[in-house]
Amino acid sequence: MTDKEDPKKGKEKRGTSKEVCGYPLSIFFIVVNEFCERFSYYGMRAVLVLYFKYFLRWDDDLATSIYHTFVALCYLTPILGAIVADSWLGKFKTIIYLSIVYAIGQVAMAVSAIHDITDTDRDGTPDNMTFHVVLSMVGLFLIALGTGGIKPCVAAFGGDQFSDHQDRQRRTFFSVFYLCINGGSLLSTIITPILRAQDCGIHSQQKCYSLAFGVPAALMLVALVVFIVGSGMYYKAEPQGNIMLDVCKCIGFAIKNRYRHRSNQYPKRQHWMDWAEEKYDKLLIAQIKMVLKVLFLYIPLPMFWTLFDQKGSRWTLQATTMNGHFGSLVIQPDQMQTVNPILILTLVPIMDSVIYPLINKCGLNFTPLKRMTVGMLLAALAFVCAALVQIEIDKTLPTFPSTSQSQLKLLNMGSETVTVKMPGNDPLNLAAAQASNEYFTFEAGQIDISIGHPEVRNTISLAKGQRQTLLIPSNITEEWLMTDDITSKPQEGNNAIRFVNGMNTTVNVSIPAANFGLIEPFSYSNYSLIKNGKVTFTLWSGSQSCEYSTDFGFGSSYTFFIPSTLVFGPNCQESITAAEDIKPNSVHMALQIPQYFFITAGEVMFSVTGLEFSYSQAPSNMKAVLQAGWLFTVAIGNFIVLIVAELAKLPKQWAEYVLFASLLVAVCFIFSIMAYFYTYIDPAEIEAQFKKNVNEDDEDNKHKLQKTEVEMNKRDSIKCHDEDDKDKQTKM
Ligand SMILES: CC(C)C[C@H](N)C(=O)N1CCC[C@H]1C(=O)O
Repeated sequence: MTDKEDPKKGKEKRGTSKEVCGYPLSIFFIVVNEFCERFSYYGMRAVLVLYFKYFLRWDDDLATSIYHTFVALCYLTPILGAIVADSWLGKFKTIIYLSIVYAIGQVAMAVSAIHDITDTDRDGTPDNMTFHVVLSMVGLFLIALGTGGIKPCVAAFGGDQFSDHQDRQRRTFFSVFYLCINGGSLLSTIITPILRAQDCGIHSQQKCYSLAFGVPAALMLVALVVFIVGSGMYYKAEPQGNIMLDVCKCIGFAIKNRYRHRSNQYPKRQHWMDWAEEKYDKLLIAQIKMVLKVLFLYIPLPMFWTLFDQKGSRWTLQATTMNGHFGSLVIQPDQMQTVNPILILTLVPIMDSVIYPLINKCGLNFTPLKRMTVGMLLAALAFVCAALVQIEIDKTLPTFPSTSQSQLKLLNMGSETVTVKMPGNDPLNLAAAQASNEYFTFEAGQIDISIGHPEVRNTISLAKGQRQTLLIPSNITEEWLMTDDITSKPQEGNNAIRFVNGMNTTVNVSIPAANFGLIEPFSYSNYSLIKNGKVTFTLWSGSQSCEYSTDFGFGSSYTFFIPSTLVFGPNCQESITAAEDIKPNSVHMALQIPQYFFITAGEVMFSVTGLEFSYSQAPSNMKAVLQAGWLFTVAIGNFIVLIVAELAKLPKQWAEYVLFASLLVAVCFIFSIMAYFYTYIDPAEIEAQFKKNVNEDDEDNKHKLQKTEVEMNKRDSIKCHDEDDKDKQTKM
């Protein structure tokens, strides 16, 4: 590839790519590649836990820990990809080779999800699960290597396509790049769960995980092909030898040399890296200084991702305690997460074309580091909103008994009203086939209850920390039955349903999604978890049946009572009574939108800016390495969620949200101080200066090198990236 000179500026013009509206055409292939790759990654990730649970038949704990390990690995492997790209293969070849690895991994996942491969007895279940487990683990490892490995290279390779004077276009590229990440992820997280829900298979019909993994695999192949098609148009910066090894050796030498000259008799040097001057090229030392300065600035950043990543965990759990009915549309708790990419798609253009130019017009110098600081504050604000929503939810949650208490509900199974007397309560009249509206709270232990006229007395034992229902038989002199009720909100927005059979014949209750089994006379079924929406139960007694339809919200619990008077047939619906044990969620999921809005606005300011900042502040030979450093902050954030969020569990969820918001504000304060002392640089300019100086005569050369160095270290000589691409003296 021949690099041309830009006659106007005398600066390097990148590649042989045609330009469209001032943008190199080559970046079209890069953003399409990113779109397909993110579709592939997020699509596969969307069904991964379900694959572990329902295909590999792992328990919840194993499924979630392998899932999180995989995600963490995906953000650790960028270091590897960046080192290979910057030191050895160059970005272009690294992307091609690792994309092939990635696509093989996706294909392995798709193949591992085909039942029929090992289903020799044709019973619809795999006979050799080890084959599926091993193949899928190999697949996941290759995917982690591929997706992580290419990620810093693709972003940096995109940035490389712009000439030095195209700062504005390059910034827009990083915004479009982020749009593609989120466009791809949004589409795939909608599509792959639908594909998974299809039935497919050769010998028996199963949920179609192979299709749900197969389509992302196909998209990864498309990503690879698109990237190769653009091959002739790219600017491909050559790697400059084993740069990472040189960097490590140079840093090691500087530390050793500094230690050797620790005595006061040696004059101090401006920077500790200057102690490598005896042995290493000044340009390399200057480049290492650039990288270290940025990496130092990154130390507080994982805290942002710690909060950001809780969207997928804590916020989704919060959504499970909320009501997801949006008119006729029902949103599932985990679907709320798609609000993030949707908002990205709207906020990135708004920020770029309205907000930032407006701020600029007001004369404010909204530097990249200022944007990132505001982004962090917005994320903290999102957590304050989450805390307020949590307080609202807490008000609506039932009060469950403490460990020393017990709660009791009453259900009259008879066909006549009965009066119940319990200690500390007024006499209670219970109509036929009715339950008490509430649970009565007692200290656990034995209590005396009397029922009816003449009174029948009984002493019943209440279990500690339990909720129970006393089933009062139609003949109150018969034995009284106590059920064990649930003592927490059903998980994941499901509804916990059970049936009490007051008839003197056995009843079978079923719905397409669950079977309550045979319920003996005067007995009750176990709870079954049912999704929200309309459900029709079919009750069978011998050959007679009865259909009972009802609509469920989110997170409720009901006991349905089948009275002795039930007449099977078309009008049986009215005879069945429903006792509400736990109210459905009433706080609306729409209340989560403000917190999603703030975290996404924060992400746009923080992450899109950080991506571009990492590119613009990196020396030419370590662009991918600094991108990997940026992605490493995401990985650390993931780890903190896994570890600290578990340890930091406070009794009140809202308090935990406030704690995280405060932590981020504290970290943001530290970051803003660090940012104040950061000097923006133009690595290309500095490198050019060094190279030029090296060619001049010795005396002059020495003098200029010193001058360049002083300039580099001077905080005020900074190049700021304002909207008009003017150099400005800027500090936070
Ligand atoms: C979680 C969303 C689907 C994607 C998110 N908005 C995002 O773009 N990212 C989260 C980590 C960095 C970045 C990505 O590159 O995926």
